[in-house]
Amino acid sequence: MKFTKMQGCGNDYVYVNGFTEKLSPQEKPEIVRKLSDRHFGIGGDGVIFINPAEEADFEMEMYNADGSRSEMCGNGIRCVAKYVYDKGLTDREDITIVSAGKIKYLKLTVEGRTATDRGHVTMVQVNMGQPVLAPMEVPVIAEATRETPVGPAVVDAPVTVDGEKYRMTCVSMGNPHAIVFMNGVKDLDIEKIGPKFEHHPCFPNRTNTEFVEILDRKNVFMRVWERGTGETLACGTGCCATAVACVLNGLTDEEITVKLLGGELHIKWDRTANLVYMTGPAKIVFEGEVDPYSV
Ligand SMILES: N[C@@H](CCC[C@H](N)C(=O)O)C(=O)O
Repeated sequence: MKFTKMQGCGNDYVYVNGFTEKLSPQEKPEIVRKLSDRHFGIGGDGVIFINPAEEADFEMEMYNADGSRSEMCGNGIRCVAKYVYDKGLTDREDITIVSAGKIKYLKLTVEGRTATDRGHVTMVQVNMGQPVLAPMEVPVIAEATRETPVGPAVVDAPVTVDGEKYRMTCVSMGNPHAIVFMNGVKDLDIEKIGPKFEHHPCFPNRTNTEFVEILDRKNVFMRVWERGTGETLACGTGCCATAVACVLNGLTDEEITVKLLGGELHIKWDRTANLVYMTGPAKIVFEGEVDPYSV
């Protein structure tokens, strides 16, 4: 099976062309776990299959490193855009990608174009759609604490995790996020607290958790514990959810730069249209071939 290792802000996945490489749905979770292993496999935060689609130009089928599915992946979708352009599956610079039934709209920045070279994608802007705040839809089992212009939401709500009191804001960008504002994020023992949030009983589908420090009205620093993977160097949907949470808590402007362990993402929550835009890089690390049945 041919694969391409790609990363967006250090959030790295193994990308497989589902037009040509066929695996059955039953065998995928086990193969994903093995390929994602950083010692015995290729190594990555998970595996993403790029498939044909009817309702959009392409489909993204996303798996975490533990073999679980996610509805959406912000860093992944930018890499899918680079993959399909750079490998000639599309000539367009405006494309649509569907993930778990939701269509996203992407604008590709192409550089290095010459008379004989169509260039390659360096940056991608994604219209990530509307943030979802209704507790049942995030989902989070908690009373809404705030009536926002887009409905009731869990904002700055108390939660006790592993015996400690935290305050969280819950946002879905298709996948669930709990955002916790705090100081000292750089030194946080995320390996200890991350799994406790992920498996807390108030999150019926588990959760991704963002630990966020406000730097100023336009910049925040964030570390993330991802559902199904653990700490990663960046999370695109997590940055979008964080931008929404920052505004709901009155902490930043609507347009921010999120500084991550693996880079920076630019996020804008257009509140008039209620749409979140994410802009960031996508890179190919290496290409390879693997026997998925012998890892
Ligand atoms: N890294 C991703 C999110 C991947 C999925 C997440 N772990 C989940 O289970 O929802 C991103 O860039 O958004």
